[in-house]
Amino acid sequence: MFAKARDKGWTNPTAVDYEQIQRDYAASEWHGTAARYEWNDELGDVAPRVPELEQMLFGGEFQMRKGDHYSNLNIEVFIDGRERVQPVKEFADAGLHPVVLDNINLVGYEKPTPIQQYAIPAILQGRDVVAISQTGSGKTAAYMIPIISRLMGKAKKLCAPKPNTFDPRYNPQTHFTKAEPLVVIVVPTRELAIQTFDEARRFCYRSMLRPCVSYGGFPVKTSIEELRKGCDILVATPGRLVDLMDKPHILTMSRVKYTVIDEADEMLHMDWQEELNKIMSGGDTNEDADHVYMMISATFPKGERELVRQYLADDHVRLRVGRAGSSHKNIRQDVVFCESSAKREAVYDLLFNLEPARTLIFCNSKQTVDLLDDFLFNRGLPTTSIHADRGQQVREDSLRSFRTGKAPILIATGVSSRGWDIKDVKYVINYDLPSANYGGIQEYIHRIGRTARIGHQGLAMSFYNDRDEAIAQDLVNVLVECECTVPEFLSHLAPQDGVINFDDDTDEENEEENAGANTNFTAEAMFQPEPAMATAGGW
Ligand SMILES: Nc1ncnc2c1ncn2[C@@H]1O[C@H](COP(=O)(O)OP(=O)(O)OP(=O)(O)O)[C@@H](O)[C@H]1O
Repeated sequence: MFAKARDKGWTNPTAVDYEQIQRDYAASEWHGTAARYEWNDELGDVAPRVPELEQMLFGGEFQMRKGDHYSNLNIEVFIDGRERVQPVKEFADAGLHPVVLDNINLVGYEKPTPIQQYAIPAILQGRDVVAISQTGSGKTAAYMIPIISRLMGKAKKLCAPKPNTFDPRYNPQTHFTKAEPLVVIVVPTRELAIQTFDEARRFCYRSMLRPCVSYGGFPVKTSIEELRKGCDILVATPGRLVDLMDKPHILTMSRVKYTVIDEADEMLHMDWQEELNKIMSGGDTNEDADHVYMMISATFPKGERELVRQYLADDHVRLRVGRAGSSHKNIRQDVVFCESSAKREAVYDLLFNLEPARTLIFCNSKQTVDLLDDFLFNRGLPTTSIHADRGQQVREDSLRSFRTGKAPILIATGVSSRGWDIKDVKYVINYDLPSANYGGIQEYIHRIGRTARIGHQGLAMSFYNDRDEAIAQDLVNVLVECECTVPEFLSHLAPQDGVINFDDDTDEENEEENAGANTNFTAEAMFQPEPAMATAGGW
């Protein structure tokens, strides 16, 4: 059985001792302690390069590069707001700080993606923004580039003093400060916090801005040690952030100029309401008019979109690429009928029918993840797995094994996967389709969006059976919208006239909004360029 997997081209499975990993994990291995550009007070305005760090931040072979199929993606951008936003077609024309432009070059971005073409100028104008765009379309850089650029020129004036770690007399026991971030980025999962922190490390390279990350599972002591060296940009999960906000000697929010809520529809969910309220206006949060708020996601059900208004300024800009919650044509979506009892053998066969490549398999329960991991591993396949019951060290280790290709098959519960940006994920398999009560079609869109990112192509295969009826209509709508084949057993749900009825279409929302809006603004004035739709060029 092992030989069969080798003959097919799968690498050898590597046994993992979870307890050992937890015991042996050194403080230096926590991703939150990863190297970042450290500012030396002796420096003038132009900070020197640090080749080893540059290699570490930008030279990684596992860093994603734009694929060849970007033109298949939706480039219609809908803008809704009181003032005009002129898109930027080139990074060089956006008025960005020269060091940010250098960093964009180092990271290998040639042109802004559609959402970036509009979000960058809107954020540079200092507006509150809601940005909705498909998975893998560069939303992180869309907010990070303009924020960092705006702060970089004024960093000496705005940043809180921090200890000079280059001073030979520097002693972390006696030289420390409290964290006074200018930017707070809130993300719902630990792994996404780490990934967003990496992006911040890249764009803050050669600047005075020092990024930090804090998330559940990252030891509080180690996290505080990092914060005490100074923190201008804080990436955090909501629970950990709220805990830190209760420790004013560690963290103050009084300087915050930008609060970004990534995966905002998830964060606007009832489960997070207490945390979100506190983050948006609790503690000593800076409530001056210069505090800008942003909400970002690929999916944004109508109910959550309406809640946005509670938190953002009346004149906020709404940017949307395509339909909120849509997927795109670079993902081939297949749905096959499979009874629950046949799934294990079916997934095993599938892994032999596909060319070996990074594959993500989603299950709905931790127990199914564990059982499937054992089953495939014992048949010689290089699997690893991740779910919420695993210690944080084990979670980081599994994801690293998957990212580096040591274990190219990752089995996961869906909830943790939002936002993961992993190079060369070719296949996503929904061993279980998301249940309608737990994320439903939004969760489906996020799961399949782990493949075919930024102009690459990929395959999403889903096992369907009678238990999945609740999601069937939404699933068929997405298949039709993305021009994928609707399987025979679901064909009765396909629209006869080809017109799909998405019941949370944004245009309806606009009508309501316009009806209740300040009469100074006509419907036309709220949409630009006329008629409400612009086309982002150059991709
Ligand atoms: N202008 C660009 N050119 C090339 N690559 C880019 C560009 N902007 C972003 N990327 C890369 O595209 C990948 C996807 O970006 P990102 O993770 O921000 O997507 P996203 O829209 O937030 O997706 P999701 O909704 O799944 O979180 C990243 O690897 C990022 O580095």
